Amino acid sequence: MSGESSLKVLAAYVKPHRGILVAGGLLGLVGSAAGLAMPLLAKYVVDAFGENSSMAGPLLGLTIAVLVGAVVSAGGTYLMERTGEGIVLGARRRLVDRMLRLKVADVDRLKPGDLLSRVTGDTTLLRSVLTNGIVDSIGAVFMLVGAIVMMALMDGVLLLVTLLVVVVIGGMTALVMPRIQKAQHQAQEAVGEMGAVLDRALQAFRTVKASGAEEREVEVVGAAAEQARDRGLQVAGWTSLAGVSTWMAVQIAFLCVLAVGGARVASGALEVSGLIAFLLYLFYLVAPIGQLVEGAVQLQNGLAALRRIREIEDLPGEPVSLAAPVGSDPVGVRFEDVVFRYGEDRAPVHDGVSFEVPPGGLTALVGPSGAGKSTVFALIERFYEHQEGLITVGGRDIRDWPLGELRATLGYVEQDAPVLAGTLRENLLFAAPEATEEDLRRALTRTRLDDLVSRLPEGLETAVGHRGVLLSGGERQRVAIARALLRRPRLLLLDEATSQLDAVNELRLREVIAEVAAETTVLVIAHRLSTVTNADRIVVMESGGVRAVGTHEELVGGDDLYRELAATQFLVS
Ligand SMILES: Nc1ncnc2c1ncn2[C@@H]1O[C@H](COP(=O)(O)OP(=O)(O)OP(=O)(O)O)[C@@H](O)[C@H]1O
Repeated sequence: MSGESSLKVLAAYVKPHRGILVAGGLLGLVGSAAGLAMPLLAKYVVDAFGENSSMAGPLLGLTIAVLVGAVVSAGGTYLMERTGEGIVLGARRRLVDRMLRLKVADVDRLKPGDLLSRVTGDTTLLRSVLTNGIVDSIGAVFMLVGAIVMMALMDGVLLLVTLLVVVVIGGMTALVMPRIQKAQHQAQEAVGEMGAVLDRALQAFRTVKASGAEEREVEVVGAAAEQARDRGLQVAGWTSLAGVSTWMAVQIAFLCVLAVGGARVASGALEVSGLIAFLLYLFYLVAPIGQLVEGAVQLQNGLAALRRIREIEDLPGEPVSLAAPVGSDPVGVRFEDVVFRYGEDRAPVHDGVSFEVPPGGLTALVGPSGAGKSTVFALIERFYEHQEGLITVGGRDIRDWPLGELRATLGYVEQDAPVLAGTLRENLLFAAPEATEEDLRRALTRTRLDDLVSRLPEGLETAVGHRGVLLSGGERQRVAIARALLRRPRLLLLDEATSQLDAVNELRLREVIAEVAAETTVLVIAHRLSTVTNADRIVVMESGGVRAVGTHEELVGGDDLYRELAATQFLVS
């Protein structure tokens, strides 16, 4: 992102809040004006002291200026912080909205922990650009200009000396700014990487423990944390270099003004009270110059964060699925010479896949691991786009289906972790929030979950634990099927659980599949002999192609691979 375009993007975030921002800014300015008046009022106090006249008036003025300055500045700061929170909220909503609409292929590339850090950490950084970066800088500019005007009124020569020093040191500071932005971007990337490795360890928590890999994982996350610290130190180094320049500018200017001012007082060109007031104004420059430098640093940090936020927002999004399918008849699916590779440089996973599933009934996909069975589902759902050939659902090219309508037509049951945290009811209603109690009851009966529900302490309101760990493998899969059925799919894609099921669960799952296949089209990636023996047709896949199609009896007689699959570990008998 170029400097100009990132500032434009920043402006887009700020725009909805500009009313409050202006009000807060104005309060800040009034506060600054009250602050600016103080040295002048101090001069009156000193003059009144010298002239032996009453100090009551000037002292009262000074008190009022202090009080007004304090109250108004506090109000301004609150409004700014409030706006900052509003901007973070807006940025988070937009970012999360985009994340959940990203294409599967893009999410494969990105790491979940890193995505999380963009929503939490980077958006927070963005806020500091606004509160410290923009607003304080505007107040600081006002203070700076005001102080300079007042100093010009006091003594032009001394002002010239001051400005010379400030401009030279300010120019040097500006050179540091791009380095701060670069270091900050790297620091945020390191934080994202740390989130990603930690996420990896937490996702595979049981495996980490079972493998005795706790210490090694702690090392890996620790190394990422050290990376983040190192990058953070770089930012700190550049930032303190920028900060010290403020101090230097004022100290050097002070010495120069003292020398030149002293000479001017001696020559009678300037009064002592004038020199005192000038020096007070000079110290007034410390805060605004400091704020400007700080503001510039914050701006660099915020722009670095903005770059990371935009990296996600600039990725293409997808439309969301409709709540319910259009139509209710079962639909068939057809693959015709489909060629698909996961990346341009990858070997094809499907290399001319052709098969046809007519509407209704049960079709089983079988084949050795890596044959491309799950990829068939991913292509039908359009998680990825096939490169050659034709895929039709209900006789219509899937590229011609509006994506939301296509996905609403399909039910999809994943093999792994198909249950989400929350209650059983929340899980069932996940894909069809509008389903009635009657629909729910029917889905539970069809998936033979009704006795499970009656056994659970709180029935449908029972929490199922993170990823449904409180349910057995077979129950999880049936919950996932019930969830898919509540959407009334016209084609159910079911990736059968590979886990061993007890006899009761196995029987129930078989009954459920047979019953559903009587009403709609079911395409199942089969891992059980019982499923394939019941199937109307079986598609045997091998190394990215379809090797044979037929019923169990036909294939056992006619296909060596199938016979082997049916007899060995690929199908759980
Ligand atoms: N998201 C992905 N990115 C890159 N390659 C992938 C992706 N998903 C699968 N693959 C590769 O595609 C090939 C086919 O995978 P697929 O999951 O379709 O096979 P499968 O027949 O379903 O195997 P299994 O029965 O073991 O699940 C595998 O070699 C796998 O490494």
